[in-house]
Amino acid sequence: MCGIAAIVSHQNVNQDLYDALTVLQHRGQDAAGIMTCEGSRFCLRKDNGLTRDVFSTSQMMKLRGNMGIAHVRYPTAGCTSSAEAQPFYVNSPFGLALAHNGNLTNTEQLKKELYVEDQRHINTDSDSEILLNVFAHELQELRKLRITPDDVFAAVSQVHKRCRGAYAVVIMIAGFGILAFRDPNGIRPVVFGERKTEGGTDLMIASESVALDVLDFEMIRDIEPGEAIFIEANGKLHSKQCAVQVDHCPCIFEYVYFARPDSIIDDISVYKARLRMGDKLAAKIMREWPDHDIDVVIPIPDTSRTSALQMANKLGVKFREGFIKNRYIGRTFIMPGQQMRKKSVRQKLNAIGLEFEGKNVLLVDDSIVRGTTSEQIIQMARDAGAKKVYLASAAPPVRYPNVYGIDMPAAHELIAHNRSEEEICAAIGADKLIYQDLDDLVAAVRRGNKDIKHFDTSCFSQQYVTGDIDDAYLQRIEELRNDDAQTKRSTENLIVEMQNSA
Ligand SMILES: O=P(O)(O)OC[C@H]1O[C@H](OP(=O)(O)OP(=O)(O)O)[C@H](O)[C@@H]1O
Ligand SMILES: NC(=O)CC[C@H](N)C(=O)O
Ligand SMILES: [Mg+2]
Repeated sequence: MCGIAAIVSHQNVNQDLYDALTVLQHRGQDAAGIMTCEGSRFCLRKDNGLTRDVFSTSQMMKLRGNMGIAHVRYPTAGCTSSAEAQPFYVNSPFGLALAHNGNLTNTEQLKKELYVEDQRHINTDSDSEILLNVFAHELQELRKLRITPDDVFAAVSQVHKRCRGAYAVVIMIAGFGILAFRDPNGIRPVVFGERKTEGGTDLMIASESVALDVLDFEMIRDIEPGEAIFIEANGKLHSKQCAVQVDHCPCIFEYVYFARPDSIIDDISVYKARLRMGDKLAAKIMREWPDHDIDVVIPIPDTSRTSALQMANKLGVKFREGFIKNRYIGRTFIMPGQQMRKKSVRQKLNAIGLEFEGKNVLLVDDSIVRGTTSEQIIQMARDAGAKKVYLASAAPPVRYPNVYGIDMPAAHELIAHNRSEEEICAAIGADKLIYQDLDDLVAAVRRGNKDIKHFDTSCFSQQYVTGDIDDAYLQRIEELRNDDAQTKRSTENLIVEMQNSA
């Protein structure tokens, strides 16, 4: 998952974009970038690392201009090289820069078309560079020296026809304005809002509403699936539905893990959705294990806390903070490479012995993906003296790859793949394992917005909403993107620096 942001303001946007990236940091920790536009000139700074490490004061001062876009990256295509950090830039037509959250599923075909038919050069393995070039080609095809918002929307319509997969996107057109659009399934979130200032009204686009809150913007609404909005450099806002057919299926994993609890996505409060996940899971325990002997409920920080607290309330069992999280270690699941993820769990979480000694503990996590966290945490609970260690997951077993912007491409790396719940329980060393049922998860989220008929639940159900995913595709991305293949590729990648301020 990546985070995207864009602002059209009446003053310099560099600091606001930086602040937005720090608020969206939980969506991507590998790379960060900001591109601003002053007049018709772009200024770019991007590199691998956390937001706070990528931008020095002198670099920030060079990012001049009243409009700009920004990105934090969690790679799901290509490699972790800084050459694939975003925003991406192409000079023709007009000068375009893009920041993308999601993952395209027909990149091979598009890459071929771009080379053979559109005569465009692609310099990296990133799907986002491809997306930018498809848009650039379609805008160029209009053969206009001066374009209007309707021309921009016409190019977006063509993008919808050619691109498959998940894409929430911001694109800056030099000197003209900022465009944002969402794929026809609305898989990834993106919202926009406004801030009234003495100089006039500023407009902002962001992956999550929390970024608007923190920068004092009022949320206007989510961008609809298939819709595009365009903000002219003078602040004038335009919008248009650019897809012929839309079928709203937001990614349910945003609610489970990715998004911050204080965000509202597609009118559903992430926090409330997680509380309801706790309710449902507690109800399942009461139904299927009425004579349980749980002494205490302990969350595995950070994300599971909301559901765990609600579970404890429902079960009428004490809630205790048995693990303390080192606040200086980032999220482990989105780190690259299993070795780093494994080491980080221990560095990140430490047990408070007295909460475990002689007790039957129910540990709660939001999800179990590779099992990296649960395996270690269960051992830590035992080492701290727990009598019995039970584990509950607020999401069902993650058995299938995600192809829409979450980096779980290799089925064999998922602990639940080809395993029954009993076998998973044995593999992670728990005394009992309770998973949320998929219907309950969907109901917990959907209650916030009944207009949403379906969610993308592919990693639990193997049903891919874009309808273009078959076994051969999954096999190919597994070979390309399993942990070993990724490590090899990132060391081999040649970094070509362009337009990057030092
Ligand atoms: O089974 P795994 O492969 O370990 O993945 C699942 C775990 O990873 C995530 O935590 P993470 O540390 O990334 O972030 P958090 O602090 O927001 O919970 C998630 O909340 C689970 O705890
Ligand atoms: N997680 C994401 O949204 C990733 C965006 C893009 N596919 C990349 O790999 O950079
Ligand atoms: Mg966690």
